Amino acid sequence: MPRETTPPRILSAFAGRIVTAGEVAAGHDLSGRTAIVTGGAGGIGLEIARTLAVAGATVTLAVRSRDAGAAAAAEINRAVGRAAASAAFLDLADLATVRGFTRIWGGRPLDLLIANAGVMATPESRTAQGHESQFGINHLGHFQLATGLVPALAAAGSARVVMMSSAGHHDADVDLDDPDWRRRTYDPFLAYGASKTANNLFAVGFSRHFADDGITANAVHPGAVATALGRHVRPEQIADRGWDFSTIAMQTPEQGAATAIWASTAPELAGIGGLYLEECGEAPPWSAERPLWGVKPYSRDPDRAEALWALSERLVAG
Ligand SMILES: NC(=O)c1ccc[n+]([C@@H]2O[C@H](COP(=O)([O-])OP(=O)(O)OC[C@H]3O[C@@H](n4cnc5c(N)ncnc54)[C@H](O)[C@@H]3O)[C@@H](O)[C@H]2O)c1
Repeated sequence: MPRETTPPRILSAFAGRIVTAGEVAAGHDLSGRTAIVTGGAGGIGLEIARTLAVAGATVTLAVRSRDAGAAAAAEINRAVGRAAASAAFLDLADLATVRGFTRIWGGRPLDLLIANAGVMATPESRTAQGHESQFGINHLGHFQLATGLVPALAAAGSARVVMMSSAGHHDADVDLDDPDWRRRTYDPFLAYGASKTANNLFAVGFSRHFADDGITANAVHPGAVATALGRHVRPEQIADRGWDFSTIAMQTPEQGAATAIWASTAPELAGIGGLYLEECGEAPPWSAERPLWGVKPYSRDPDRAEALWALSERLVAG
């Protein structure tokens, strides 16, 4: 009888270290490759877009603010000395705009889709189609976008999707019976956690559905990064929960972009999807000894990934 073995975790030479996206991209030539970065006008997304452009890729910033997108693209183009970046309108809170984006993109080959845009701990609110905002923007909008771009991803021959997830997924599984928080008292942090669990499950489901098309998806926790993501969080909410973030060393956006760049470029991840990555390596299972790291098993469960897939198909169909 062959002995059952656990395959070794996939770790890069950068694993466990704080490195910048530029260091991870060094030596990778992305000339001729195309990439879409959602939320690419600021924060971690801008650094991912900039790094891909510096490495030679042509990058579309898929953004809610046309002005911010145009300014970010111009900044990248000045830095790389060529027309590497452009901006296109996309509001993940309105699935009609997502469909408009994928229609305009058509079947042009797409090598990389970085599903980076996100909101955190928003006050209770709804998307244009009536979904809870964090589930709607972080998960459903990206579900519609990525599935709508499958012809383009398949046309690239070997394409990668990167879901910007979060250690916030530790806080909550997706409630498949009440994903939009209609039957429960809304909790902004648990809703964020559930939306990030949905990102992890999406990476599992998407990789399974489109493996034959040469497309893989992995989820990435970028670390704790100094950006404007916490704009909705009030100090009393932190105090009420007894959280203390004062000892956490925040990374720069250039550092926060590193694992997404590794997920986009690493030869060791070729053909591999459905993983949850952090610190430029495959994360270990979550453990109480290292509570801010690791992956919760419910967020990688293939059966739950399938159930969420079926639910998401129904929800985006309206
Ligand atoms: N900053 C962190 O510490 C941290 C930690 C874990 C995970 N993340 C994840 O990293 C990703 C990037 O976050 P960030 O820290 O750069 O924050 P950020 O707020 O700077 O960037 C988020 C981006 O998403 C865009 N966005 C929001 N709603 C949108 C919508 N409806 N349509 C299109 N774009 C929309 C925003 O315009 C912005 O550009 C998010 O998915 C976040 O959950 C961040």
